[in-house]
Amino acid sequence: MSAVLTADRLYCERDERVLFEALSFQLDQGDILHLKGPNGSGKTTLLRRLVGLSHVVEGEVRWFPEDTETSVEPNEKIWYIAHRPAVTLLQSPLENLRYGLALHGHQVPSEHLWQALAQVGLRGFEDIPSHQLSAGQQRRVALARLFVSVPAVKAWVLDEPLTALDVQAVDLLKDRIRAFASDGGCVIMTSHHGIEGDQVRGLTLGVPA
Ligand SMILES: Nc1ncnc2c1ncn2[C@@H]1O[C@H](COP(=O)(O)OP(=O)(O)OP(=O)(O)O)[C@@H](O)[C@H]1O
Repeated sequence: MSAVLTADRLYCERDERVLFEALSFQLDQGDILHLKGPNGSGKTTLLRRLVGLSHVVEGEVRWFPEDTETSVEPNEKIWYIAHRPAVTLLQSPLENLRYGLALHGHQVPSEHLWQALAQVGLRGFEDIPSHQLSAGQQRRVALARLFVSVPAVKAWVLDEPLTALDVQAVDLLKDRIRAFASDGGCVIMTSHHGIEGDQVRGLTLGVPA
């Protein structure tokens, strides 16, 4: 299994408090990294650094270090779903899913989008404005992307993906995450829930070395 991500000597300090230091790890295809730690320990900050959205973390991050193919940008291979998912409330779930994928350069047949929305329990809600959905349903809109198969995507970075979901949806998403990893994908996720599986590695922030 080839390397997906190497993180080397990451360091972050906020408000004169060191969140993490000398943090190094490598993730390969098939790995699930479960990032844990108390509120405020730096999990979101670390994820944002991994996807290039935070500049408060020192150290080196390299995606797909062994990749020789240059025609695909790393960002096209990585999906990041933030803690507050970007759902456009005036758009329907179907429109959110279609445009979200298009923003990443992926054109997907409508049939696959309908299937993904049905898988996350949004059958019958595909065409209504998303502001009419509950908080958990809005999270499902954002997470539906994970149920569309896009072979170019090799890594998921998920900030609290299980929040606000009911028990059934939590189990469904955990199964989907494990299946993606089993197919050679790599997942980095934060969660205050556990996730079980042979592929799962834990990393806890906020604990003195
Ligand atoms: N924009 C910011 N400016 C200053 N400090 C910030 C900023 N964003 C986050 N922090 C601080 O960085 C620390 C880590 O925040 P972060 O959101 O990464 O924690 P977290 O582990 O994801 O927490 P939670 O489990 O509550 O989501 C917190 O102490 C927070 O106050």
